[in-house]
Amino acid sequence: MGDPWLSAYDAALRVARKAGAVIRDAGEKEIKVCTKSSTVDLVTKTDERVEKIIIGALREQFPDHCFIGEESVAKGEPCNLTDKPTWIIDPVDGTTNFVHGFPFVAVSIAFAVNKELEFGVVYSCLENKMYRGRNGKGAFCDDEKIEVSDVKDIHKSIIISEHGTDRSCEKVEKIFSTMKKILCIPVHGLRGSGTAATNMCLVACGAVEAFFEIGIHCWDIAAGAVIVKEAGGVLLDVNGGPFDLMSRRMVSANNMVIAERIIKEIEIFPADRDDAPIKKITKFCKK
Ligand SMILES: O=P(O)(O)O[C@H]1[C@H](O)[C@@H](O)[C@H](O)[C@@H](O)[C@@H]1O
Ligand SMILES: [Mg+2]
Repeated sequence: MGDPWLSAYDAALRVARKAGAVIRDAGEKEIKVCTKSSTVDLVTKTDERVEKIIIGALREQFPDHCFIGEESVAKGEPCNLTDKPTWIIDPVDGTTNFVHGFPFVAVSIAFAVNKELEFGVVYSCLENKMYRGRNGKGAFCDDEKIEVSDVKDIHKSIIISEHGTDRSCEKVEKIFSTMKKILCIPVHGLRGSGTAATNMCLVACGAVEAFFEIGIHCWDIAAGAVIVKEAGGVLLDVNGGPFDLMSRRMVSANNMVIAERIIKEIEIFPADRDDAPIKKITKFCKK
């Protein structure tokens, strides 16, 4: 049987590094900012250009594979995970950070077959850190094996999350009420890097104990999910059920004790599934 997806994994590493160099270079120049689902859901030419570079390179090598890319879906392409070999790509995770020069921007590339995630690559390109994980073969940051933290006492944990780009009062209320309850457990601290993929790699390398978010997309978390699992962590739905890649919500943690304690505090609000009927997002660019 050999290692059927090794060439795909190598291709992912290569194109992630190339994409990271394009992002770094673009960050040195003037960045034209547009918006998508809200006035704070930013997208730039670099997001779109980098996604074209990644999908172009992978499609050339694997013409019969399927692709789910953040910016392709925003333009109306379907977001359906089938049994076919499928790449799940966020070309620039942390676009707001990229626009502001805040130093956490990641290229996130995952690969699934029969709806099972085979491997994930998260290249934190401003830190020049390549996080990677393959099914059953461990998780690494560059060449160093990484493992989740062994903390079981929630009072000795750092929890990482994001507030997303939906600024409706009802959702903001629930997000901050959840964060307040977690903070007052108390935990050692709350953090947010601004990119879900990076947050999950911080769980995987033991820098924080758990990441949760409602409102993320499959492309934000698919690669990080493999890396967390391969680093010995756990993945769950925010209601304690099984992790569902397309549900737009998740908890990733170093162990079940921490995960279940966090889940108790999460105030759940609805988010349309990624595989719900296509909703083309209208991009708006100020002149
Ligand atoms: O930067 P992108 O790829 O758009 O993803 C982020 C998303 O925009 C934010 O709303 C989420 O809170 C982050 O977790 C995503 O990484
Ligand atoms: Mg993105």
